[in-house]
Amino acid sequence: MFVKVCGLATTADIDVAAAAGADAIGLVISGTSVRGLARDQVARLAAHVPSEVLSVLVVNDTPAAEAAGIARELGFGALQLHGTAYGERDFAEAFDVFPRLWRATSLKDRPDTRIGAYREDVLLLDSSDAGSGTRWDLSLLDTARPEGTWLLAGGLTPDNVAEAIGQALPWGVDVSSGVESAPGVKDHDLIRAFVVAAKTAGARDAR
Ligand SMILES: O=C(O)c1ccccc1N[C@@H]1O[C@H](COP(=O)(O)O)[C@@H](O)[C@H]1O
Repeated sequence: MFVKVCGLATTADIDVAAAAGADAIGLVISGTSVRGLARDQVARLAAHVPSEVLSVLVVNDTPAAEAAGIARELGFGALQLHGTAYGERDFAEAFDVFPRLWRATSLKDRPDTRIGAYREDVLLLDSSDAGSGTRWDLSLLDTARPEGTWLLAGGLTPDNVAEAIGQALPWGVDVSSGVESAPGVKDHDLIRAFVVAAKTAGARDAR
């Protein structure tokens, strides 16, 4: 089970997520999120991510090509274009600059669920309110389950991630609010508990 912890704000957050066994961490640039970082903070934190952990730049209101330029310049492993504001043309423009793209969307918006439909490597299914801790109706997946490298997100916590994995059967999971003590403040014990719960459930369901 691939596990990403998103919205990290300090080098200590990164150290804890990496030591806990997270496969990826997300750094957010956003004018709408409490987790939005300034570009110099992003540069400093991205440089701190250990090589065995995938660094993902997460954006929801930065033009796609501009975000791709930042991801390339700062040496990110992937760029997560989050939300339906990013259309196929945005992905094409980003791809020309930085080809390792993740497409984050919501089933509520009836997206194309074929992985790679917009040339992305990874599809991420979230609620329609990114980073809000909102859960969504996973039974929607019964008729629209992607095949392959897709991540489940939206209101996951250490307490509910195992059940969510059992129902949704994703390739990976992504969490932001569910491992915080206050909006934008990561709780290190919750990060550790989340990674253990997700990895344990993933191993269970793989049997
Ligand atoms: O985490 C954020 O604040 C954020 C802001 C803008 C775009 C995406 C963001 N995070 C993504 O939101 C989901 C999960 O959120 P939550 O666990 O429900 O709070 C996840 O895909 C994050 O990558």
